[in-house]
Amino acid sequence: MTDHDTLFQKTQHAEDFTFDERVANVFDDMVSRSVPFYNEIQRLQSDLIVDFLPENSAVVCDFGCSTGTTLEHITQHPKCPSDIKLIGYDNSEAMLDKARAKLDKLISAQTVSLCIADLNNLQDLPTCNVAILNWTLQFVRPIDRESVLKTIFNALKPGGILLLSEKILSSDAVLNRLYIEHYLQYKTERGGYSDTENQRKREALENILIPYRLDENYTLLERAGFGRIDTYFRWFNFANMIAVKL
Ligand SMILES: C[S@@+](CC[C@H](N)C(=O)[O-])C[C@H]1O[C@@H](n2cnc3c(N)ncnc32)[C@H](O)[C@@H]1O
Ligand SMILES: O=C(O)C(=O)C[C@]1(C(=O)O)C=C[C@H](O)C=C1
Repeated sequence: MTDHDTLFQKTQHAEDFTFDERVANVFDDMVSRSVPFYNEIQRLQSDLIVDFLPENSAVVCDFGCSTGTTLEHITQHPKCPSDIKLIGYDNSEAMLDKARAKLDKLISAQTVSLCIADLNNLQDLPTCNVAILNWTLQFVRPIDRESVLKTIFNALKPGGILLLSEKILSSDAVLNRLYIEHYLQYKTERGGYSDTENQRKREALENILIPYRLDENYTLLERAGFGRIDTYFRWFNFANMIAVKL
């Protein structure tokens, strides 16, 4: 069970956001209160993912898997093939510890494996049908994003997909400000965070989470080689994209 997120109630001074043990301990609570429609997105993703899995020998890689929530959701889908292999990658040992606890049965059954790995240095990736990057590319330095996507593109089988979820900016400054205001209001009213907590987290994420516009993400995906790119879900400053390796 994850603890209730009170991280930014306690923080006294501005510190950069990191996925350390303190964040890992509260992450499931934090993410479900901070990403609008988080659970619904997990459901939509599992539906889309099984559409692209072969009956036999399906492989799914989740980059920035955190506590393993997405991997667990996929295995619970009624159409998930029984011999599927899922691999979760993350560069935070604290997050992977939580994932190990959540997925212990699936790990023992060799359905799931977890790897400590930095997205900037992905090596020996298996050939996969589906790759997932949920709210993770936004933490990679902009200069490195294209090469991360190329590495993932190269690991995918033709006909395979990448699901890319990101916090995004609007190209229109007025709308962008409005979306952010509505997001902060959402976190207060629905997430139960105070204005102070929101402000502190915003400062902690500055220069750490660097959002791109939707069109910039599309360009990155195209440059990496993907075709048939679409946004299957959007909520103000959050977007969920699908990209196919044709
Ligand atoms: C917002 S969380 C992702 C949430 C998760 N995908 C989900 O759906 O619940 C971002 C994750 O990416 C990981 N991460 C950030 N930068 C990374 C990097 N360079 N390489 C690998 N993992 C990274 C963090 O440790 C964290 O677990
Ligand atoms: O709380 C925010 O402002 C967020 O941006 C949420 C967000 C993300 O979108 O990646 C950032 C950090 C993690 O707590 C999980 C989600």
